[in-house]
Amino acid sequence: MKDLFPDSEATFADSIVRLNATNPFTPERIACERDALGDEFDETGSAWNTQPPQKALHFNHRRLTARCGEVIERVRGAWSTKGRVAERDRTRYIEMVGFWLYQSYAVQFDGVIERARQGDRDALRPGFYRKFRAEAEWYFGLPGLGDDHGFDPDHLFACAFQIRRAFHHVFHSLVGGSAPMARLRAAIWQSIFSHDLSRYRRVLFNRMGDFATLITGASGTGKELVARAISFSRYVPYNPRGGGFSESFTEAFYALNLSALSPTLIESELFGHRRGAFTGAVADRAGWMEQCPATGSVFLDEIGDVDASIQVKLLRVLQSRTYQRLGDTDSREFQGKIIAATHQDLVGLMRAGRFREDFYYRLCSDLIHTPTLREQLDDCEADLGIMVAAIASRLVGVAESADFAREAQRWIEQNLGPHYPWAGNFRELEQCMRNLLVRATYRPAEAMGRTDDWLDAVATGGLSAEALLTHYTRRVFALSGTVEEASKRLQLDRRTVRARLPAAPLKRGRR
Ligand SMILES: Nc1ncnc2c1ncn2[C@@H]1O[C@H](COP(=O)(O)OP(=O)(O)OP(=O)(O)O)[C@@H](O)[C@H]1O
Repeated sequence: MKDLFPDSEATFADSIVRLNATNPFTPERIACERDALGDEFDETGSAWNTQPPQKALHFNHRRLTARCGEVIERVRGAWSTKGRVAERDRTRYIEMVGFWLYQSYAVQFDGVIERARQGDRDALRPGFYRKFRAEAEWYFGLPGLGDDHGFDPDHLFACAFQIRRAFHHVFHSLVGGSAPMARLRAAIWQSIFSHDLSRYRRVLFNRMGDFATLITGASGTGKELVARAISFSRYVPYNPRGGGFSESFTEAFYALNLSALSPTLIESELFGHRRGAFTGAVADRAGWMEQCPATGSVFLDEIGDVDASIQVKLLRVLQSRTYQRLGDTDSREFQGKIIAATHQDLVGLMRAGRFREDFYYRLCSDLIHTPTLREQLDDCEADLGIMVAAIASRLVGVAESADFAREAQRWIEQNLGPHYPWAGNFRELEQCMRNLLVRATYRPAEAMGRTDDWLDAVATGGLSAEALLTHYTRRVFALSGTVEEASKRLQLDRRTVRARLPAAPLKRGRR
């Protein structure tokens, strides 16, 4: 068997193999691109994976794609007519063609995503499919490559579209370029594609729905956004003779907040009911488990609050995919994926006997944790400006956003300071900006409503003087952002202020 890749091309091909296997949201991915391109690598703006996708292909990707195109064309010409190709060369060729196909159509897929998001269903039957198919057949229709599912052009088309959708949804939802945010994006990617993209393409693509995803993190850190990004990036098959991409990827997300509803209502919403199952059930009704297609997801928010009887029923869905409508004896099958979220400590709840152990272990086969806003800003101060700009354009439109973002950022810097804890996370930042827009000021106490039990205790005379001073010191520190400023406001010396703060803010205050 002769070598299909001379040394210089083999090195390049091996770096593409490595690159394909590297999570695109990690810094290692950029290092792979640097290795592959050597002197041709352009450092300017090279960290494309911390920014939303651009309209044109990134310079480094254009170079990589062109080089792959030259190599695969040559290797195809030299391919053994009997299919006798060394395993290593086979892998190199397959990975390079995969990379080349995906990059060559990335910008056109972006157009499909944009149009589909605006409700244009025709976009889901893209005209460039024929050319994609012809090219996939040209490069993969070689002796010895086999005709397993991995090379089916329709499947490759669906995978390429899915990868592009994943980029869009991850960036569209989650603003920020800090290391904790990069880790979150990388975790979302794994949740969608697993850690091995080529195994995913071969066998996992239609099995990821079998693994529930559990998202944990403080309130307001974007858990629902993560759930949406995962759901909207699920595999959707392509059917060239039918309607193209069979379901619109923007529709199949069914979210239910479990803390807001009674157990009967939760059951009825999720599983549906038969007429007469309870007072008010005047007709048969299909629940969300029934309505959700194989490509969709049911999102169970605040899973830590769910009643034990429903935990048992959900466990059954996770184990056997079956459930019954309320008041019915027929078993039905759930086709989609379960995504759950909580801000609570489920392990603690489990130890306290309030959360079933078997349910917990079934839920956490894929665990994602969302970082707090403070963790992100501690890593990358500049993110505040990026987030403020993103919220400003949502609130006042792109044309007016720059001025308002500047005003808001100045106000935050002057009044809250660089170490403000942002206890309500991104949601609090949004609220702060809405207040600034309407009233030109923001009073953080309003965002802390739920943590203000101590104020109720003050009203009823139920707090000791010591506890009152501690709570008040912490409140003033939250408002002022630094120990120095808090001690001025409180007219106390800095040591006394520090002694009343919890360990984490203390560290921030000292810097
Ligand atoms: N990283 C982020 N980038 C952009 N927007 C964000 C981000 N994180 C949160 N948001 C926004 O903050 C608000 C709260 O997000 P979301 O509801 O997803 O939080 P959550 O963690 O599910 O909160 P809860 O636990 O209270 O349900 C939403 O308006 C969301 O759009």
